[in-house]
Amino acid sequence: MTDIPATAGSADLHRPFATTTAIQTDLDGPVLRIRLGATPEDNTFTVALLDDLLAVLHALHDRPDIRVLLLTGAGDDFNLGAERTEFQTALAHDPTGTALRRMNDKALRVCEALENTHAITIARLHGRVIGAGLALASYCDLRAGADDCRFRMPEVALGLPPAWGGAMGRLIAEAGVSHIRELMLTGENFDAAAAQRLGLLHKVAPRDGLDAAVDSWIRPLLRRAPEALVLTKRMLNGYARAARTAEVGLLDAHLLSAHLGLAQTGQSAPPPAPVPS
Ligand SMILES: C/C(=C\C(=O)SCCNC(=O)CCNC(=O)[C@H](O)C(C)(C)COP(=O)(O)OP(=O)(O)OC[C@H]1O[C@@H](n2cnc3c(N)ncnc32)[C@H](O)[C@@H]1OP(=O)(O)O)CC(=O)O
Repeated sequence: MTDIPATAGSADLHRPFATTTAIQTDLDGPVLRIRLGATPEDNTFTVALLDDLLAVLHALHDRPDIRVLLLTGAGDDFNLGAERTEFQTALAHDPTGTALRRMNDKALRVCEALENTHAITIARLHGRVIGAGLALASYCDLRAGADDCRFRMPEVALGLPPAWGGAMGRLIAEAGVSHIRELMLTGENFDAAAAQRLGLLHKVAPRDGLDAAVDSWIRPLLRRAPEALVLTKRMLNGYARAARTAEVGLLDAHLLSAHLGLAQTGQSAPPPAPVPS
């Protein structure tokens, strides 16, 4: 695993391009692999992971030679979602929900940076892909999954609307509002075959054939004119964004924290307050 060298003379770029405590980077010519989590046990989303991912994505602006960005997970699962202790502690110490809102804003910046990077982004999914993990993957241009993938959006069961990364709109753009409504409201598990039918996975392969499936995308992508790919990606994202709503901005932090508190005590949430006229 090789760290990406810093651009000559740019000290600021050194840190973002290095393997950190939260992510592992590996540059292979024009392909940058980012493994979420430094060890196989690190498979939840922490603020440190968001910070490191954002730094790498920003640094990519200055590296047009990096043409493909591959996101993978560590260990048995791609990602188990937001680190529960971290977001529950954020709420416990700040019952107004501001800290949670700040975390979600950061997640939104990461997702938008992923959406806007010139590199073609590929999510390589395996094992469990839960909550924030699915949200992040939805922002990738292409998604390949092992046939053992299991997906779930458990936010509502935790007392929260699924707001992470503003992904509700992105998921709807990818899979359609009817399917996403069912998956978000019920929080039910779904497998790789279902994800492929919904358009959340473009390709499904056995776990030991997943790298070959991803490589079969990378080879032709590297033969295409970069300008044509970037413009096409921008145009496609324009259509996806048109379907997006400003759900993150609509969230009421007070309501959100009250709901999480109720979820923790096992009570049901009260009806929302009437909208003031
Ligand atoms: C809230 C926002 C975004 C989100 O992402 S919400 C989604 C958060 N994720 C979850 O709620 C997943 C919770 N985990 C589970 O449901 C289960 O752990 C599992 C993934 C189905 C695995 O179940 P299993 O029975 O196989 O194993 P364990 O339950 O014993 O878990 C193993 C081990 O992993 C730890 N763990 C799992 N998920 C998390 C997590 N999200 N954060 C922290 N730790 C997690 C679990 O505690 C166990 O650890 P041990 O040390 O072994 O006890 C924001 C928004 O949308 O706005």
